[in-house]
Amino acid sequence: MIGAVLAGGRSRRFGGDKLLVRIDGKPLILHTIERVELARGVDEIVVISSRENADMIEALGYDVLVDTLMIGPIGGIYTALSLGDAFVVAGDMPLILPEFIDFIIDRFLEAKKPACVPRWANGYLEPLHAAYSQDFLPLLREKIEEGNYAINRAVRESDACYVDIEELPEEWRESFFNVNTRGDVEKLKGRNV
Ligand SMILES: Nc1nc2c(ncn2[C@@H]2O[C@H](COP(=O)(O)OP(=O)(O)OP(=O)(O)O)[C@@H](O)[C@H]2O)c(=O)[nH]1
Repeated sequence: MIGAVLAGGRSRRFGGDKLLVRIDGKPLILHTIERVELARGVDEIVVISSRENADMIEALGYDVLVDTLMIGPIGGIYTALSLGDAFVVAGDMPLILPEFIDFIIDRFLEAKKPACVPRWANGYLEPLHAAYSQDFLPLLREKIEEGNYAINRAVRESDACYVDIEELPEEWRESFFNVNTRGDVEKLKGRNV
């Protein structure tokens, strides 16, 4: 399936495009992409980008699909699914684990549901580290047309399957680490990114 990397955010908390910040000499988004590429269930990478960042991402050697909606992650997922079923990940997740991606993709393929999304015991979802089928598109379209842009709500209203995070190896939890602030970049120092 497609590995869809979302890269159309505004990085307000970061102040400046966080996906381009260099970590060990490489842009943050490239760390994420290279890990997603290692998942055996991912056949191709497509970056769902803003129009402004498209050239820069293509210059890194990756296919880009421009997100014309720019309404947040729900629009990025909607855009990605126009190409086919996809594992969707935020571009700011440089510690994402290929084996965890494959675990979710396997569950998704078995369950044949519109989405397969990791879930914490308190009910919190991780929708930007999840697999989606094109069957999710009609519900997404409805939500977008209504102006309801909360992806979590769309997932909950769908017939999604869930992966219970607390039942998985504890070391997999670092897969969800994402960069929002400059302080988060500091946390990556000394890590094997
Ligand atoms: N394609 C696309 N990606 C988005 C959009 N909004 C956010 N993303 C991506 O989704 C991921 C998570 O985004 P957030 O960190 O919640 O939002 P952000 O706008 O990047 O950052 P803040 O302004 O600090 O909230 C990042 O990889 C973003 O680039 C969007 O409208 N379209």
